[in-house]
Amino acid sequence: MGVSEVLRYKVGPPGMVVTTTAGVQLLARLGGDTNNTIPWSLLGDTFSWTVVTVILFWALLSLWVPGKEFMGPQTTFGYTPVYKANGFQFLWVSLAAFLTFVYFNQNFPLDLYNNFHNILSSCNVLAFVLCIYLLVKGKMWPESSEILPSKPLMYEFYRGMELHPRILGVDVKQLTNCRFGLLAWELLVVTFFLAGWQRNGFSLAHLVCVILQTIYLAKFYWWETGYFNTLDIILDRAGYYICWGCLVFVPSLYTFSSYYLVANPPLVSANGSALILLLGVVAITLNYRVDWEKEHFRAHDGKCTLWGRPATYVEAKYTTNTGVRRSKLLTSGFWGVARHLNYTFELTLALAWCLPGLGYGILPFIYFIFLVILLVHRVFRDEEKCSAKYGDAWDKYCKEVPYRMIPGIF
Ligand SMILES: NC(=O)C1=CN([C@@H]2O[C@H](COP(=O)(O)OP(=O)(O)OC[C@H]3O[C@@H](n4cnc5c(N)ncnc54)[C@H](OP(=O)(O)O)[C@@H]3O)[C@@H](O)[C@H]2O)C=CC1
Ligand SMILES: CC(C)CCC[C@@H](C)[C@H]1CC[C@H]2C3=CC=C4C[C@@H](O)CC[C@]4(C)[C@H]3CC[C@]12C
Repeated sequence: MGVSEVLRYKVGPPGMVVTTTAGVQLLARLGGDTNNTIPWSLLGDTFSWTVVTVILFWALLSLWVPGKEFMGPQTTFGYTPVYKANGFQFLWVSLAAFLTFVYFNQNFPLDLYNNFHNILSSCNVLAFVLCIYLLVKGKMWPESSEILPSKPLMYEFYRGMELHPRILGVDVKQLTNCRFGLLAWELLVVTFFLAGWQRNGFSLAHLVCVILQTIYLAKFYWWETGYFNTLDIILDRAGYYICWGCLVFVPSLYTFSSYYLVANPPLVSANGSALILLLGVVAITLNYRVDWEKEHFRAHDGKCTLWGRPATYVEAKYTTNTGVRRSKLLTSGFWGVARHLNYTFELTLALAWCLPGLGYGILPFIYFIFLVILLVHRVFRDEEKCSAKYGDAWDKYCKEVPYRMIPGIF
């Protein structure tokens, strides 16, 4: 029995709306077909469990296959996490396999779109079960010798216990953040574009929305090993915040601008779409360039040129369990213009891929609004971390580069 037959078989009397959670109901109201029928229970929905299990197994497989290993930064308690460095290949193989599957199952995009709320319910259950396991594992069989002060159980569940837990031989955060959440993001936006095409006809603006997100995610996978140096990996523990975020929040909110366009076809003209594409490509390029300048600078230990001149920097020191270490804070190139210009370009890009929803009020821009809040908060979190790590050198850097995201303003 095909997916669509399974769905038809399971669908109850027309007009009967039984939602599993308030969030699911909200989602159906916000963007999708409000007359959609959701008659089956949370755990009895084979279709959504099948989709979630297939993506999860595929993600696990990508981390099991033999391939280059990558050592992440050592923690202050002396643990070095090990990752699989095959993200870029993983993305393209996954996308090719998915498109082949859709070619032979042409009802799939609309089926998935109509049952998206059930998929999210399954992801919710998965996140919950995983985080209970991570809590128990962190208390009973931790990976490292790190000693954490005891906190209330609910807090430990939310924040997580371990920085780098492994399950079935793979790093949990690489699995949830990079291989499940971001792959689901890519496959979902492609699915929503195809569903919109099947439902309303071809839309250039919707295609632009997908192309921008695909380039962005390809850029992420190209640089996946760089992600292992970021706050999410070195500071955030594998708990409900980050795991639920990647298993549920990324597939739902991060894809929302594309999801919304299925039931609300873009009103933007062909010229408008071309302009949006241009804005997005410029923003991705600049965002990549800012991240690249820092990587390049660090890889050459400051002995490099940026914008045609030798790089300038502030010398910094920090202390770990193994003694005092040195670092450099770049003050030229984009890092001399503002301290977080990569976030500014990231926001411009997010705005670009929300713009195809122009004319439908604030809802298509929900991801952009969320990202403004997330990134402004992240600026403060990151600077708190850097200030504690580098002390006076950080203050000196902030004097030399006084603005955070928008020169002259913030
Ligand atoms: N769409 C989304 O949800 C999000 C996307 N992103 C994107 O992910 C990418 C990475 O972002 P993220 O990890 O948050 O942050 P950054 O890439 O800005 O990294 C911040 C770290 O870089 C180091 N650093 C800071 N200033 C300097 C300097 N002047 N010279 C050298 N090193 C410096 C510090 O780490 P150290 O301790 O090594 O010195 C600091 O903690 C960006 O492109 C961002 O836009 C980020 C967050 C959310
Ligand atoms: C639950 C929510 C209120 C908070 C969401 C938590 C997480 C899902 C997200 C927090 C930081 C996000 C990311 C950081 C950096 C990234 C690099 C970029 O190139 C791709 C996206 C991402 C991996 C992004 C993914 C979601 C977060 C982990």
